[in-house]
Amino acid sequence: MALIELEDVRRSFTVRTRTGRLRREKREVHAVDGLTFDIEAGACVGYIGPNGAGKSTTIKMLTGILVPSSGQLRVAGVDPARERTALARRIGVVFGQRTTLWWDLPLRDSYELARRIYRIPDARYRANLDRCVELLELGGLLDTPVRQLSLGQRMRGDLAAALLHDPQVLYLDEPTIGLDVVSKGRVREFLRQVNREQGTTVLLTTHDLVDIEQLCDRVMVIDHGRLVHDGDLAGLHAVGMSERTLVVDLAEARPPIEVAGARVVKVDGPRQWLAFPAQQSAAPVVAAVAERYPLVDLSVREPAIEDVIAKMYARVAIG
Ligand SMILES: Nc1ncnc2c1ncn2[C@@H]1O[C@H](COP(=O)(O)OP(=O)(O)OP(=O)(O)O)[C@@H](O)[C@H]1O
Repeated sequence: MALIELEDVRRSFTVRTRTGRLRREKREVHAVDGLTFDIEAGACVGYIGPNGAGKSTTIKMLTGILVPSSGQLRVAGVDPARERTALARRIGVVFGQRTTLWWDLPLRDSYELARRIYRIPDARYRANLDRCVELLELGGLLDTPVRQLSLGQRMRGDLAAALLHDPQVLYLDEPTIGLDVVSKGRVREFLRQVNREQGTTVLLTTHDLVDIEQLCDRVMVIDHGRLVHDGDLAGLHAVGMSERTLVVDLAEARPPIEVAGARVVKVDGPRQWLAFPAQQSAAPVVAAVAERYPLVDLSVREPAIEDVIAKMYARVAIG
């Protein structure tokens, strides 16, 4: 069953730009330009694209904040802009850059407010809160005012707030932005549980391809308001021929090393950068380097979403 349905959805904005000292010109920006897609109940879908591609505009229409200029849109059986109250009970929203929690209140009070706003029955509220507190390790933080929480703690607090009313759909906008590696891991693990065990449908906007790799079985790429890819991440990497980079710190400076399946793209003293196809595991390349050269440290860098999309276009232009 499709839980989110879009049929030729468009949204334009009229912007006025200055063209001279006194002259202003009206221009139409097609932020979303004919989107058609379905998302099945229980799916976890990545929604990515370069800056200004139309992601936020899409999410705003899906949450009923913006009305489409034209087209049909349904979320969990309702028209978002017309039935905002009914929709609010069925969706949860988390913005990585903003909080929905009350800044000066302890976490516990924000949750209590959510309980009243959504009229969550007591037993359900208690069960959901207990589960979130346990999985997100919020136990010691419930009485702390939100402004005193670290970014990672606040994000975990926001996730719990978005899920107390058992939404069918969870929209996440950059949920791991600015978090350290450990906090990112915790947030991803929690989201995986929410999606796989609770069956919550997740739509995730992110600039971090690792979020997509670890959580989503489908990724949609939007650019200039249009869908330019809909498939799995490996498919996206394959179309874009994108590459990940293994950065190795050798015990000593050397000329470019030779490793099967990867090529050295940069050398700086004992540090070398090796590119390899993004859809392949880093493990064989790491093993091949470690077998032949003494290593001090290593890390893997994901391609930037902008690069993947640029390569995808270059490929289409050549092909
Ligand atoms: N309220 C508005 N008024 C005028 N133009 C707008 C408005 N909202 C968005 N736009 C324009 O619509 C286009 C799409 O913007 P949108 O915020 O949806 O992109 P995005 O993919 O979310 O970008 P980012 O990754 O930077 O958040 C951009 O050209 C933007 O300038």
